[in-house]
Amino acid sequence: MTNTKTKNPQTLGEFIIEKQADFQYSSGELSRLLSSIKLAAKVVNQQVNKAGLVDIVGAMGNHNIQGEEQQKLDVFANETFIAALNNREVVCGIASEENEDYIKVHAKDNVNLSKYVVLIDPLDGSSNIDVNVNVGTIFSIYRRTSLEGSVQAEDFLQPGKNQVAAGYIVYGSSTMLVYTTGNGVNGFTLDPSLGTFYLSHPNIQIPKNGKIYSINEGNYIKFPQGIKKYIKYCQEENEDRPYTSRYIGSLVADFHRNLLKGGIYIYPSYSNAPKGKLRLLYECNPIALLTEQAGGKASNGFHRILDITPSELHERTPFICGSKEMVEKVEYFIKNAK
Ligand SMILES: O=P(O)(O)OC[C@H]1O[C@](O)(COP(=O)(O)O)[C@@H](O)[C@@H]1O
Ligand SMILES: [Mg+2]
Ligand SMILES: [Mg+2]
Repeated sequence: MTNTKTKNPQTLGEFIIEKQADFQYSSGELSRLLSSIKLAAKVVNQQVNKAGLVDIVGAMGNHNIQGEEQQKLDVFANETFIAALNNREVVCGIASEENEDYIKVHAKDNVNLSKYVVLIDPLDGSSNIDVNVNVGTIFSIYRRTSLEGSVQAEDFLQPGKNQVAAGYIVYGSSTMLVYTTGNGVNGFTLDPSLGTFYLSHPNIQIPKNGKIYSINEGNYIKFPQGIKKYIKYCQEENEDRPYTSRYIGSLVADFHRNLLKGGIYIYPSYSNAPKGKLRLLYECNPIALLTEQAGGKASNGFHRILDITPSELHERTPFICGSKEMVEKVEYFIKNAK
């Protein structure tokens, strides 16, 4: 491992334990939860890396609650993360893009005293699975609203600003886990030869402004006026424009690039999807927390994503996130659109 940036970068495991000290009354429960996510990420990574060789590509032949055709890797990733969290009894409830309702985690002695719930998008960028393009996993963690009785829907339907931790794994040319517990954003790269995540991107800060915009322009004619105006603004010959259009079609991969280089990701509402496509609880809230923790901004065009109080597990929202000045420009165009 002689070619790493620093001689002995910290491992993710060491970092999790070290950061535990930031929380005065910590019981180590959150650390064990994050370690379960780390374990499941490695298992999924192994399958993603050999996707063409194992029976993990293609559709399952059924549809999930979103009405989307479930891919085999969606199901494998979902089962892997749920098993890792279940087996260690580090959560009392799990909600997933692939499950209609939340799952109650029953402890062996039937008394699940865990105070955390997790929401996951087990495989993000499903349309890219079979074509060897970056995909990811997104997770969001909350403390229960009350420890009375067993887990309730309210424990999941909390505004994003209540998250105690959030992050994603991007399975790409290298596999990275990027997360926050509310004290900045840190990125860890997996050394596949050792199966260990090492701190490779400490304290990530997104540039205040950028030159990359990520939006599916194939829907252009269906976009609201403000969004159309912003796309034209990005394409104008002026000052530091035109910007560069980059759209991978995996939220995690598009966001990861923009986080490191500066840029904006937009999935707006459009004529046949008035609430947009992305899911508030396990896609937009965790990415919004990471964005703000890295110095960026995330909104639905009018409101801060993290202030939205959800009413349904799988509710969708228009989503704009990235470099602060770019998001403010889009909001300006949306609010002033005629
Ligand atoms: O193909 P479209 O409509 O541009 O949508 C792409 C977006 O949908 C998603 O694939 C939705 O996520 P899932 O793959 O988890 O369903 C995002 O990752 C991506 O940004
Ligand atoms: Mg997704
Ligand atoms: Mg998904």
